Amino acid sequence: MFFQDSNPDLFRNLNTQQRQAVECNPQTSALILAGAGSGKTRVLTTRIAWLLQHAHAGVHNIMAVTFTNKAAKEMQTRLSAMLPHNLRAMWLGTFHGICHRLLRLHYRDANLPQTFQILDSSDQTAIIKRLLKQMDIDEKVLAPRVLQGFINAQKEAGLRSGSLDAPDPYTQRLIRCYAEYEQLCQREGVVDFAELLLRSYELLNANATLLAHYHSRFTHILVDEFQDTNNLQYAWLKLLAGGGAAVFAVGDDDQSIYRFRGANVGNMAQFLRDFGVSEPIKLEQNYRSVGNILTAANAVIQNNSDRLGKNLRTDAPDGDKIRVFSAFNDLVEAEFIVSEIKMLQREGHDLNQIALLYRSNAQSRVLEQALFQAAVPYKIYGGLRFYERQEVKHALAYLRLAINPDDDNALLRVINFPPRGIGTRTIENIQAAAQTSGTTLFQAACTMGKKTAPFIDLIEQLRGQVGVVSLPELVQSVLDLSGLITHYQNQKQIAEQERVENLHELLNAATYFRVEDVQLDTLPENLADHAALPIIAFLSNAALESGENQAGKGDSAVQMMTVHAAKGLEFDVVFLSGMEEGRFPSELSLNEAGGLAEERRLMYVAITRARQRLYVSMAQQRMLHGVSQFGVPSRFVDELPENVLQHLSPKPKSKNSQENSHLKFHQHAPAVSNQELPRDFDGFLIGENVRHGKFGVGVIIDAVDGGSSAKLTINFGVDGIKVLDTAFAKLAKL
Ligand SMILES: Nc1ncnc2c1ncn2[C@@H]1O[C@H](COP(=O)(O)OP(=O)(O)OP(=O)(O)O)[C@@H](O)[C@H]1O
Ligand SMILES: [Mg+2]
Repeated sequence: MFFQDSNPDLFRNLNTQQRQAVECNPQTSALILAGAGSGKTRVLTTRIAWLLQHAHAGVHNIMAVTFTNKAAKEMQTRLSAMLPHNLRAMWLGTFHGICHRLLRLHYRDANLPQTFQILDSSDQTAIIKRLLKQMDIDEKVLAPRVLQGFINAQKEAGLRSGSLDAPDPYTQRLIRCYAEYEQLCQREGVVDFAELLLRSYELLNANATLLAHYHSRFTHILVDEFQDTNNLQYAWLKLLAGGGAAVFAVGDDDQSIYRFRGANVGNMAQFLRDFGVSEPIKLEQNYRSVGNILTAANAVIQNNSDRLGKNLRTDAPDGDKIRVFSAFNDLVEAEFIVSEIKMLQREGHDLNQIALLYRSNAQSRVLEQALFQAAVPYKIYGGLRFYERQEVKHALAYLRLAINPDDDNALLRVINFPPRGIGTRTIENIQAAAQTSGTTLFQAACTMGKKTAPFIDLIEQLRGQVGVVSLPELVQSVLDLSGLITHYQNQKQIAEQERVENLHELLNAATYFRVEDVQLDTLPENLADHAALPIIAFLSNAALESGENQAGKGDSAVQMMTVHAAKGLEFDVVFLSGMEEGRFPSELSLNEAGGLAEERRLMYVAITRARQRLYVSMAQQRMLHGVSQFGVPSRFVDELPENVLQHLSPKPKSKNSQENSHLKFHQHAPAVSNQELPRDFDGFLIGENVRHGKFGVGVIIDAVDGGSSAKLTINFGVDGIKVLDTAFAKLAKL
């Protein structure tokens, strides 16, 4: 075959450093260590194309691990555009997706039933609650969340209950619960997320023939976002690459944001040792963001110590300044964001290129509401995903029972939902009977007589349809026969009507679903003629799906997600909302060693998602858990260099300012024009920052005039809220 020495098309958009990275020795491993937007993902993708084009590897020799399904799909699209190859034989997906695939292929060796199901984290919580009840342990004594965290942490450390030991009774009990949990999952044929990894690690580790097969198959393994691999993922990678595969890892230590879930940046240094890499390759030019945004990102991350040290520069112009807006409360903040989005829309921006980021999912609701009222389409990634909604999960539970009635979790979810007169007492009887006879709940329920008979009949009826009718027909049967739709229809509240719509949407999803489309986590040939294949594929997809295939796919919509979920992505315009101390950085992080540094990396990730324009906004007052709370601006906002900022709200008066006017609106302030202009109280403004000798910096949240002085209510953060009289208290404006 004839290949040009270097394909000009492939390299047209790469700089010299990037080209060197793509073309580095195909036989050996490499680590690309570089900052945000420097083209790591692009280099990784081009490396795959280069390997294929130069016949260093065939399609089936390549495994590429990405951080999200969305990223995997994007990579596949790009590769398809670059190459004439059929890419189906390439394994491209997330760690979880790839492990899932391995377990499906080798379910017998992995000691799993062919129809094993994946537990998402709320399924796991449900199982754990059930387990605690069975073991007669009060949730107040051992919180399900604690046990869940313990189990997942053990699995991520590669530890089974049998290998654990502890001197103290508390840990001993955790270990006992873990052991019970393992048995329960095994009995019911369900697998949690951490188990996907651990089980496939053990599968390969215990099976020399299988491992040899994959060693000879995967000669090239490429890993994106390497800084966020945890110890188990790293061990898995090492095992799989142990036959001499060349591993091409790309990452950025400044973007390591999953330490709380066990990610270990130390894996980068370990990688250099384990894979015989002498020197990481660096990329130093940022192609994503305009100068001001990059300056801001660099300034923020510089406040962290213990960095591996990278330079990042850009040839791009300075571009827009970063727009900072401090709103009176969360509603005003949301209104501001929406009015800016509408303006951007009028200017011709594509909504898909506008991202709305927040530190935690709970912050999305107010924003959603404002967008909804303004009829601006939006899409949420992660968090409130479609398949996590209660009614959808109910329907899926029926589907799960249709292919496997022994799925106890699914059974408990719907045995009395919609209500059919099977009370707690009966359910407890079923559980007791199951425990005594060592059977599953369904088997026990079959012996319970009249009470449970209609439910058993229903499940049998659905089972009878598996393999006989199509997937959408089966979903339709579930909706009709279970009574779910009727149940929700009979409730007159709006929320319930939305549930009916969601159930209809599930039917749409089933209708559009094609097994062939589950490319990433595809179900291998050995399941091909299994009658339940489409259903298993559909359920697996629902569990692994991170919301990317939600309704409205393809429509242009504002992209809403947490900063964590935005990793690796980029948008023309980014709104970073809720920038208050205690929110971002989060309150919890402040009490943990290294917590603040991790939050700062998260801030770095957030800033570097923006290509052209970045908004940073905060609310002085916010509704949380039904009560209004006051906040001070995040320290990360203070870390942004003043010369790249444009304040859209009244900037707090500087100490030296002699001006009488307290309001300094900068030129561009379309959204604040209809805000009520605040008045002053003895020279102080509500919302202004002040410093007090004893309590430090606070924000004025309320004030009353007292003639010659004023009483100010000031939120000093950790020091609490104080009421101070300006006649006595020494307050300095910032
Ligand atoms: N040599 C180049 N010329 C022009 N554009 C480039 C070049 N290299 C990368 N880009 C573009 O710059 C942007 C950032 O690239 P990419 O997403 O690969 O960076 P990254 O290092 O993976 O970022 P992150 O750390 O956020 O994951 C993309 O839009 C990419 O297409
Ligand atoms: Mg990337």
